[in-house]
Amino acid sequence: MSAIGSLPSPVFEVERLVLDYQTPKGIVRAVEDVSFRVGKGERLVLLGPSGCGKSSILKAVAGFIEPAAGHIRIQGKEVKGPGPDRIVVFQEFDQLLPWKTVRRNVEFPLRIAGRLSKAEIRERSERVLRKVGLERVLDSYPHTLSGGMKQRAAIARALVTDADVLLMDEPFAALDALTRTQLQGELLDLAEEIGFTLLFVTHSIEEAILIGTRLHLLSPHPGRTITTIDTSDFNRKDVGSARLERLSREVHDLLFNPTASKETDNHVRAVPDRRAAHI
Ligand SMILES: Nc1ncnc2c1ncn2[C@@H]1O[C@H](COP(=O)(O)OP(=O)(O)OP(=O)(O)O)[C@@H](O)[C@H]1O
Repeated sequence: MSAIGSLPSPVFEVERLVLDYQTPKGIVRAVEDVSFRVGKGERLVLLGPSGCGKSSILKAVAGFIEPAAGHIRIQGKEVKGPGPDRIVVFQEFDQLLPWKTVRRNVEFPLRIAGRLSKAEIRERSERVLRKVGLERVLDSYPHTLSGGMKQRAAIARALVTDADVLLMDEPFAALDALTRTQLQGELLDLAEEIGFTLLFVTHSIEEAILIGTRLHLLSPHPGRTITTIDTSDFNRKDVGSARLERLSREVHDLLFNPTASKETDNHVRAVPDRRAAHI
């Protein structure tokens, strides 16, 4: 199931990825033999125990870490470093500059790129801000926005550059449960409205099932691909349902108790075989 199959033209792919860190005590292998493909509009969630290398994979896709072996390709091109085709949306959306209005924050990456005229930058930013429903707060400052609005502004800032992939590393980890649920909902609304391609890292199984259209499960350190599970038919209405609880339990067993998961029913395994067989 870890072999790369026949998904038509993925937006990006990771193939047999190995990631190492140099430390004073020698090389630490963080990730070994991880492969997945992400199609346009898919939301792939990396899920695994603490220290299995989720953040490292995301950083490598962002271009901040060079693979020790294997490949990362965006639209078929090998990743050689950070690029405008990938945007990292950081925890708590603190990449918004507090001294700039929402409009100016969204215009900022285009101004830096310097390829468009002032008028084009203004027009394009307004269009994206309308798309994410922030047209009424164009001239407000980030600290006056709700958490959901901040998230929309941070995502608008990513979308305005036409990035192919949004990368989010535990964006809700530091939040209280209510805010977290609200922001998960906002992210899903936006994903449905706009259809961006997302690589998302979490160690919450329930969050992974809700946010992802697919889960990519990783073994404990050093992280290796265990399997991929299609979760595209789960949504917010499933919160608290028996089916979500059952899948959460099965995912938990695959991650932490693989022998037990082989002995229980084959529900989870049947899903990737039937619907996500391309990974
Ligand atoms: N800069 C670094 N130098 C050396 N080792 C590192 C470095 N960053 C991460 N590691 C090691 O690489 C492994 C993977 O770390 P990583 O942060 O990617 O895991 P993770 O799955 O995101 O963890 P968590 O869920 O706890 O955030 C860990 O063993 C970690 O100690």
